[in-house]
Amino acid sequence: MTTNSSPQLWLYDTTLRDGTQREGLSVSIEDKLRIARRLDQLGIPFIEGGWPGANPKDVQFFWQLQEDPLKQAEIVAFCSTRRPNSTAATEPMLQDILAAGTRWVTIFGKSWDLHVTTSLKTTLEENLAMIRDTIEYLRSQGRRIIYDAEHWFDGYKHNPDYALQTLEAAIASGAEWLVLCDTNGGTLPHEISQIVQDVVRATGELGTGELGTGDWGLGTSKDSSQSPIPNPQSPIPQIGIHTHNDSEMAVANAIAAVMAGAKMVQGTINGYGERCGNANLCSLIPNLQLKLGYSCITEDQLTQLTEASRFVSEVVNLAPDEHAPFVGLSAFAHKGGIHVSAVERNPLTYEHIQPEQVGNHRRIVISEQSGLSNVLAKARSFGIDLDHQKAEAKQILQRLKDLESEGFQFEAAEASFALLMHEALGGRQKFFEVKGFQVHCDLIEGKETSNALATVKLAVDGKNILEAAEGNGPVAALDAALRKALVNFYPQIATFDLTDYKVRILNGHTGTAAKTRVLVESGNGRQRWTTVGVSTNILEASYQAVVEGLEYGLLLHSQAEAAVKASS
Ligand SMILES: CC(=O)SCCNC(=O)CCNC(=O)[C@H](O)C(C)(C)COP(=O)(O)OP(=O)(O)OC[C@H]1O[C@@H](n2cnc3c(N)ncnc32)[C@H](O)[C@@H]1OP(=O)(O)O
Ligand SMILES: CC(=O)C(=O)O
Repeated sequence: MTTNSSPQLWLYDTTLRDGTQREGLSVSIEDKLRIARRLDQLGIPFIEGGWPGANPKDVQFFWQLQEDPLKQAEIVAFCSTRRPNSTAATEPMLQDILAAGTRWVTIFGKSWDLHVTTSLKTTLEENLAMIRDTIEYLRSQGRRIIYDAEHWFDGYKHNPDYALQTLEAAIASGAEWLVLCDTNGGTLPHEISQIVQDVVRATGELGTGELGTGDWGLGTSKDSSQSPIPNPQSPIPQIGIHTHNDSEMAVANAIAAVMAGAKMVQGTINGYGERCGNANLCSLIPNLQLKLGYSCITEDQLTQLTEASRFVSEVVNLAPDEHAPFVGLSAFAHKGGIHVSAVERNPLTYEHIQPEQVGNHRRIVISEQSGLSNVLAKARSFGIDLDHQKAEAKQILQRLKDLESEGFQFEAAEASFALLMHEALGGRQKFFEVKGFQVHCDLIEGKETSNALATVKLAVDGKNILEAAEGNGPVAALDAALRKALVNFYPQIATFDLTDYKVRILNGHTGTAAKTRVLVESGNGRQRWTTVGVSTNILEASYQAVVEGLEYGLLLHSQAEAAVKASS
């Protein structure tokens, strides 16, 4: 828990710049604006919006934010130092930076002599001049500067004197933050810790001039008098950290840097970024705030973290990592019976924080690894009162284990497990009775799509129904025939749809005699549920799952009607 006296850390999000350097991630201007506003809501004080001048999208993004600014965050424009042997005032990219109209600009420059001579193909002296000239020019135009020391750690390891000279150039020309970058992501935490301590000590000795005194009257965010950013009167810039995840150390390295004195942490939502990604803010923020007692965002904003993570993954169209620490669907999912039994008694036994602190929630998973505690917890979540003394509880557990050993999997098919439970307790509603089905498929040479015809036999309230329907495949035809047969009795079926269908071959070595598991996801516009079927016949497995999907939808509808009746 943070208090007024908790040390302040400044978060800097680069999802919209370094995050978009991830392979497979591409966003429109509208996507960038939606993400920026979500990060603003989350309370991130610095949001790097992109590199105006690098592409037209980023130019327009900053213009749009000038029209409709963010509420609290400083939007930051990113750019390199000027090119070798030019002047900052004539560098077109720096004019684009000025046109972006941000109060803060991040300039990245070279710290590693190898990069100066190999990538820039210039002299070490000219690189120092590029850093100085660029920062001085932007300062003269009223901008506040964050200096990203690219390849800082590699540069410092190879040539510490030169690396420190680059920082000295940034300090002398007026940078307010020096951000040490582990650009290649190859540094380990003990090295980060040592080097950051060296820099904190060295910059204390290097510090000169009067920095950060300006209210520049610029900016695309709120009134600068309300700015959350410190206006350091100190001549010594603050240190920041920017880490990459190539050694899977990005979060650990950022934390090591903070513990060694860094006051700004750069990262991205969900760790998106070039190659293996950047430090994941969704892990960093809770670690820094809940474990180390730093103040980053408010407790209330912290509870929005899970939602923000999922929002960003949705906008960038990448499937969320269900096993991501803190914000993943499985971050607080308990499967092993021993775990569930203990968590039910006290969540501290298997949870390092309360899921609600980051807006996540505890889940109990049902599987062959379950004990009675899983079954009882699941029953409770279905609104079923089940006592562990009841013989039925043990029977349900046994049935679950038997079915899982036959190939069923209930952790992803909770609707089928709910039906199994109702069955065992003698309360499974019989909406209809299935009597059989037939499917006929045509695969005609030269025809692009196959045609399938399904016939189903059902009974509802003792009345036999025979119905047929076509579909572009056998499962679609079966689903259509079942709905057609039932819709006159249960008109709500018209609102159900089959939203996903997954097949898994369970014992592939037996070839075409292999068992098949089918998972069917269904929905009614408000809820979604998943059912499972297993058979050596793929159509039979599909039929079981589709039938249970319809049955569970009808159960939900009847429960909702009963709840309305009970409340009126
Ligand atoms: C560590 C990081 O993540 S830094 C950010 C990296 N992000 C990106 O590169 C994404 C956006 N980049 C782009 O759109 C393009 O690369 C641009 C517009 C910046 C430049 O495009 P081009 O002018 O066609 O150059 P190109 O991409 O081929 O090469 C990069 C140039 O920048 C130079 N450069 C690299 N770092 C710096 C620096 N810190 N300061 C000045 N120049 C630099 C390189 O030496 C090279 O110059 P050259 O063309 O004279 O050889
Ligand atoms: C600046 C930056 O993104 C890096 O050095 O990794």
